[in-house]
Amino acid sequence: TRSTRPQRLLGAVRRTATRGDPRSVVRAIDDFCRHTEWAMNVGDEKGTGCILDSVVSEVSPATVLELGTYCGYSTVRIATLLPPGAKLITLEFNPDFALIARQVIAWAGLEEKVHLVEGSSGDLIPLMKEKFGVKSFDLVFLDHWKDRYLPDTKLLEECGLLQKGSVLLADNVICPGSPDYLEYIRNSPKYRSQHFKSHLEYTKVEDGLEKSVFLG
Ligand SMILES: O=C(c1ccccc1)c1ccc(O)c(O)c1[N+](=O)[O-]
Ligand SMILES: [Mg+2]
Repeated sequence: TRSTRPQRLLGAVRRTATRGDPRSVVRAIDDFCRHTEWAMNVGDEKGTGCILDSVVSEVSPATVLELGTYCGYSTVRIATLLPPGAKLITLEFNPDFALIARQVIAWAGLEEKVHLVEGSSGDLIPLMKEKFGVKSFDLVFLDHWKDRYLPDTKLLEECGLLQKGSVLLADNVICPGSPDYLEYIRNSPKYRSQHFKSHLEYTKVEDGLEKSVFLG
């Protein structure tokens, strides 16, 4: 049977990236997606350009939650920039994506920093404290189903997983878009938000990320 896109992306990583070299894994996926086959990775413009990399470096988080692993591209991007001892928990609902992502993360040599958990964010977020020993998240990267951004943000608040200064960074707030999330986060007194205009990965379509600091 025909391979899947994530399988072809993993093949490109194995063929062109150096084991244990996260930057070469990121470059291999960007090249594959730009020249061979588009895939929904946050990409090099929203990634390197400045935003994702600069927010991670600026926050220098000890605990990160990523919602939506897909093939592990942003997982590798973020994990490479984490300070020693920092942990990234990434949640993926789709078992096929999770299987590929584990292999991409392993190829980058980042297994120690990353804990990939399969399941739905709605089910797993309430378990973060008791099962994963998380007190709160310094950074949350929202990149999963766009209609889950708002309910999961409210769930993070209710579960006491955000503290003063916690940063939420949401991909695709313009395309495909998450209008209810934007409406909530921009009008809530509990957050200070900033929009970073960009483009849908590997295209010229308007997109952007929304960075929101939890004020407690
Ligand atoms: O939803 C899509 C999508 C919708 C339709 C077709 C392909 C992808 C998408 C597009 C760009 C993204 O950066 C992204 O994270 C997603 N996603 O699924 O989470
Ligand atoms: Mg995205």
